[in-house]
Amino acid sequence: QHNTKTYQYEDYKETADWILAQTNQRPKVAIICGSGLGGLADLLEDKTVFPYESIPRFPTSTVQGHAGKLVFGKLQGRECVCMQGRFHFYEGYDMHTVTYPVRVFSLLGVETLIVTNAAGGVNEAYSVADIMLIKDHINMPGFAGQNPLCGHNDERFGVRFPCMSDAYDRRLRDLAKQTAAEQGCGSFLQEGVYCMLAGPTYETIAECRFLQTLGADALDGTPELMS
Ligand SMILES: O=P(O)(O)O[C@@H]1C[C@H](O)[C@@H](CO)O1
Ligand SMILES: Nc1nc2[nH]cnc2c(=O)[nH]1
Repeated sequence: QHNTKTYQYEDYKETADWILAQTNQRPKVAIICGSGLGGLADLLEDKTVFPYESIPRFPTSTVQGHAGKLVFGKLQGRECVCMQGRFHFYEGYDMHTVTYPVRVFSLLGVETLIVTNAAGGVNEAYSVADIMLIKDHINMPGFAGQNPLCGHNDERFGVRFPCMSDAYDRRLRDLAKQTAAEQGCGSFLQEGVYCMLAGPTYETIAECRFLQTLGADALDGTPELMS
């Protein structure tokens, strides 16, 4: 379990080049669909679908409800690529494998990454089914040395010690708030601090209190945000 794999630039490039040879679509936006959100990929038009097991070096989904397909297509006329199913640390994948697709996306030419997940709210002002825009995060496994950026750093993917004080693009968050208001979703849109945890248990009452004290508003296990 969690035998840390190391990947070279050439591994990501091989996967990206294979995808680029299979489709003419060149999306600038990638959307990672968390639990219950895979239906978004079904809404794309002019779809090209790749089951994960058909993509060289791509991990495969083992969690129920995560279809395991990479779907290219148009959403509202705009090209995008959706991951219909994501990978989780608790499945036994190491952090580099969970986040493998993110580096592939950057080599496909993706500039904007939208990450979604089904998280547990610990902010008592939130209600079930609220949507939370992430404005900042606490990476708990990162404090224990489980960070997807650990290991050899290839500068082609970014600097060794990236600044994280502006990790979540303010312009995109403003756009999301504006769009939510236009779509009538403003009343259940929150903005808060996301806390990354390893799972696969939910937290005890004492742990939830501890995390609330730290300033966490919602909990889940999505290291793609830190990659
Ligand atoms: O893929 P996400 O992070 O949305 O899925 C979360 C993690 C577990 O698979 C499940 C726990 O409720 O939801
Ligand atoms: N660790 C953790 N992961 C989750 N994924 C969805 N909800 C939760 C939660 O409450 N805690």
